[in-house]
Amino acid sequence: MTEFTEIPVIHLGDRPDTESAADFLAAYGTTGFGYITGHGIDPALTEALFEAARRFHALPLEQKMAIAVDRSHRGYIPINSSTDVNSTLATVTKPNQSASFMMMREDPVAIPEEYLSGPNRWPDLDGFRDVLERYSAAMCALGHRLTTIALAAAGVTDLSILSAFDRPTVWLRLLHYPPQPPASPDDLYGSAPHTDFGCLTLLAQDSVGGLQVRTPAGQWVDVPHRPGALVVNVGDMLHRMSNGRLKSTPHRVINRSGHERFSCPFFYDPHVNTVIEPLPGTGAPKFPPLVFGDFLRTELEAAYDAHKPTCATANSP
Ligand SMILES: O=C(O)CCC(=O)C(=O)O
Ligand SMILES: [Fe+2]
Repeated sequence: MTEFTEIPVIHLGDRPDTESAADFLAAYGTTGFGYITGHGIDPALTEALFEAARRFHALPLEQKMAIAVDRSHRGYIPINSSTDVNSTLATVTKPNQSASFMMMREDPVAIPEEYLSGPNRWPDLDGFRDVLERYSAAMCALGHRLTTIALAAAGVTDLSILSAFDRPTVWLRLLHYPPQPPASPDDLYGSAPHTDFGCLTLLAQDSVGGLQVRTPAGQWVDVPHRPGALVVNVGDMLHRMSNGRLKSTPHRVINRSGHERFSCPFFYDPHVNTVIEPLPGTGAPKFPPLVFGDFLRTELEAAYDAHKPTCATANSP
């Protein structure tokens, strides 16, 4: 396994995707993380998103709790309500020191047989929904382009898996990390060490810092803000689909900056009914097949209070 000390930069721009694929493999075959530049997302849209995030988190708690996260994983996730107990990367006993708003695909009416289908839970904030929907649409297009590049990078020869992204599973999360006391315990995290569940994560972050990724030797490398760039990483499902060629790298957030931190990850994943398995062209399979929705259910039930099998669904229909 290749050790690394910094996060590589991959420029998209107008280059043919085949050219970007070579850079993508160099970055994601080792670090699993990269800064993507030339991605085409309007900086004014990203700025508007952060503004929406600040306005949302400044609302009174009871207004946010009125749209508390439901079983379809949409709405407000308060601080101290998720713990990464499934983590094999650290002994995690304390809940994450962050709160967030979660938007997913808008299904006006929940489809009962589809895990995590449902409408979003919107706060009463002027212009909020419009900004999030525009940002999500732009990120879907970028997510699709990056997925195509990732499949080429992994050497996938049959692209029929792309139909699993016709109705993708998408998550736009507006995270707020309050400052942690400088003397807070070592096992208190804004986000405990974890790998991401899905395929690709496209993260916009403010300039406060606190995100770190783990090298194969166990060192933690900072991922500072890089103006105009998105931090993109590979998740567990793309790791499996690429038969391990693309890495799903552990990362964490500790916010000891003394300032509040905002970040907006966008997760671009296939439909929940997709069978995830090593794809043609990636060699003899090293992973058994699994259904994405089954995997997600296990992870969400373990980590989130709102998904515990015994938890009453106070806000669900
Ligand atoms: O806030 C960050 O920088 C990272 C968040 C993260 O890792 C996640 O939500 O999966
Ligand atoms: Fe993550």
